[in-house]
Amino acid sequence: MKILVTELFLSHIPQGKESFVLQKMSQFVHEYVASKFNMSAMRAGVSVREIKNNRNGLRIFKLRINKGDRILFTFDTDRVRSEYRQAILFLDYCHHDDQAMRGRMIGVSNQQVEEYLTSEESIDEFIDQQYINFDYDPNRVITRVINVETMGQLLDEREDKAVYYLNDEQFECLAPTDAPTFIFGSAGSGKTTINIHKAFILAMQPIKIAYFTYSSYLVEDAKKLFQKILEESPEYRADELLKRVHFYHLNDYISQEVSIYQTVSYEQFRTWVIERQPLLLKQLGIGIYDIWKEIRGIIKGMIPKEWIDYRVNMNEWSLASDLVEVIVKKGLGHVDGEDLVLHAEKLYEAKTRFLDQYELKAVLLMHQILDQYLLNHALIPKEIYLKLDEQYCLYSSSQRELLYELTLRYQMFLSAEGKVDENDIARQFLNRLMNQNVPLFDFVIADEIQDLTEIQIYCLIRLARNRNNLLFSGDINQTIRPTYFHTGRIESILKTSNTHLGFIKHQLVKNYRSTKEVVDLANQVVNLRIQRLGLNKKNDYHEIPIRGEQHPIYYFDAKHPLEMVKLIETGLNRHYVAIVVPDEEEKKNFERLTQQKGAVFTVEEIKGIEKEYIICYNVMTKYKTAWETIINQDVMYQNQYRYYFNLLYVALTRARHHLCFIEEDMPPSLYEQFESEFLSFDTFDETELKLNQLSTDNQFYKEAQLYERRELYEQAITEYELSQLEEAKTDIARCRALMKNKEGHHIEAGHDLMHLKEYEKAALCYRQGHDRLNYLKALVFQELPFAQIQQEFEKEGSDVLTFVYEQDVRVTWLKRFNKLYSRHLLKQAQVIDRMIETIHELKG
Ligand SMILES: Nc1ncnc2c1ncn2[C@@H]1O[C@H](COP(=O)(O)OP(=O)(O)OP(=O)(O)O)[C@@H](O)[C@H]1O
Repeated sequence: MKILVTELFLSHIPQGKESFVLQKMSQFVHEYVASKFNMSAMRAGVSVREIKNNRNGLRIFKLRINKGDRILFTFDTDRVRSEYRQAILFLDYCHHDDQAMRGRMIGVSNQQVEEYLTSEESIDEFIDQQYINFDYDPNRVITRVINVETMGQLLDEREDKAVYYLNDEQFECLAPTDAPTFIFGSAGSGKTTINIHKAFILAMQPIKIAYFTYSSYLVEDAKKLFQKILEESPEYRADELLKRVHFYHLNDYISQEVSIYQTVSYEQFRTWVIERQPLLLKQLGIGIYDIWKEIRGIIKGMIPKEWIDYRVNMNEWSLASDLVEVIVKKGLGHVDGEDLVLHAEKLYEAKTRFLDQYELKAVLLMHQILDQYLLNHALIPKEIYLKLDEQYCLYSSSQRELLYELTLRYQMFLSAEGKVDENDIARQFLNRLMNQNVPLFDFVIADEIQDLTEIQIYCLIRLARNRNNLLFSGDINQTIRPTYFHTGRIESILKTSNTHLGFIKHQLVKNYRSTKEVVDLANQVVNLRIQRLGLNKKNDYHEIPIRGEQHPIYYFDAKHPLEMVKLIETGLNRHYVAIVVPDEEEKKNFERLTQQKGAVFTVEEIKGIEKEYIICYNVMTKYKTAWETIINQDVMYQNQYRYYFNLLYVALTRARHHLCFIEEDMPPSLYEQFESEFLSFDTFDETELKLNQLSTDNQFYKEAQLYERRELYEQAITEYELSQLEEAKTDIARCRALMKNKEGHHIEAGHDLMHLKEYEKAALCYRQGHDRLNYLKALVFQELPFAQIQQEFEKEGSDVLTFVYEQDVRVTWLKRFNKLYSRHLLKQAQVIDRMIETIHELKG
């Protein structure tokens, strides 16, 4: 049976009474189930009374806990969706000592209240009065969903890992559709949550679902929430449902499919440009990150479908003459010598209506031509790039010439070194897809779509067996990665690859993560963006806060540098705090200035993570010049400036409860914009700044594990260190090794992990380092069955037995491989024996 519990209820349980209350709730629920959901048939020991005359027509019941305490609940209410009708909904907890409750007795002195509340009857009367106007609206009140078995975990669970009742807007996103669905939503509006609920609903059917994210740590989070939903739904077979959903980090998945495990990162590109192209870099006068963004997002990542020539040689493509004839007759194309040239615009237009068989063939032909084109062109053609509209490319024609030249050189560098980047592997993957070498999915869900390039999105679309079975979610205001995300273009790519038009779009604006103050500040950022850059109708909207708590936003303008150090030191010693800096460079500055290490994140690293308390360090100061330009000059419609807004937006929306800014050189004109939202401090006071709650060793340890799962090894190591637990030593060593791997020292990392007996992780490192012998060793040490090892080698295009045969006999551990192999042979022999026996039996 499902149980609903409001946050109000949880927040009103008096400290220290939690487990007692939980026990009472649990007893009551069990009684309710035992009485077959019939309140009046419950045992006499359970004392329940109804509060009469609620003005909103809500039936509220009081469960007596002791003389002064009551649990307020309702059931069978139409406030919730029908699937929860049988559920008990715990609305509030009230106890007669509650100051807030007494405070509501306006005009009555404390003594009078005390006298009034002497008898239990008057307490009841008092409660009845208090709840006369009470109402419950699941769209405004945060409500958890649990069940009888998981009730015990209710209070020790992290809020962000709980299962919640979805509001109506969120729930609408789950409706079955016969068109692709987009969910756009502000930070904390529940996009990820909805996606996982969708995966859960889909998994009830025997189909294969893919769930993609761009950040590897979000894969883990998504899996966990999925498992949590399963746990809260014991009526389904968890193992069955789990098998149907495949969670992937997009690039890992593509790497695996094309068997290329190393792609060029931004850092490598940066080194190449600085060392090998200093002159071009100087001539360009554009930041390296912006160059990377242009190459990744546009020159290599864009699908120039509107501008290419849809021309095919009719003989080579073996086009039927009747098809050509109809295409020409309908004005969907013309013949030019041996070529048929399709009129793309006309075909898109045709898609809006019902297509006859010829039109459908023409549309599919157009898709095929586009696919071929994409495979054969690693870059968009120069003439197209030079002519791109300003909404896609902001650079002057001379800069475009240089950017294109730089991209050509970059391509040469890649092929000379045998390297590839993300867009290249996406193209290779597309090739496999076209050759039908990739198993398709019945449904494809993708989160963080704003971080993908068009070619990556195109791959995702193609992965769905039926292209209507797609759910994409993202937030353009969180675009801080080098991509060129354009909502309209994604919609149009979708139209391109689907045979008919139409998709469903949802826009979510309720913020479930942060306090009202944080949401107000986020809205203030939006206001400033609209004021300076002009209104972007699709992407500029205001958010609505849902969380009840209220905390001011602190602005710490230290009177003396020592005060700042005290704040930072304290922050670093609290597991619930994360310090956010704009980028790697500022992180180094921070560490140098403060001589401190700890949970310090760049905005890029903290993206997708939420914390109780965020301290932003120089997030605005770092881009002082850009902000001054934004505020003081005419930058109307200059969309490149959105990046600075996005960066600030991502940083501040990570905070659940507390947010504090430390800005060493904030442009005064920018400060003025946000001043009204800030509560300023110049000296450090632990209590005033709500940093007085100390952290335990276990809390640090748990946080460290969380960071490690998200591959934030540096931060994980410091939290493990802070935990001071003995077992953390091994964890630290593992994180160090994994860090080496991330830096490109794959083999060294593999050796370290083998030493730590972390064979699975070691195998991944060796594979990335192309060290096949050690890769095999790590697989063997995992004691994987021979068949699986063989499969792994086949994926890399080699045969494991031949490989072993070629090895030096002195490699002693190969004996372990032989053992696995003989085990495999033995099993096969047994199967053959059994077959022979059966044949004999059949023969009689
Ligand atoms: N209906 C809901 N009731 C209560 N909490 C919710 C609800 N929906 C989402 N949340 C919580 O709000 C937080 C943000 O949700 P989620 O991560 O799904 O949002 P998001 O839109 O993907 O955020 P971002 O884009 O910033 O990563 C999470 O802690 C989640 O548990």
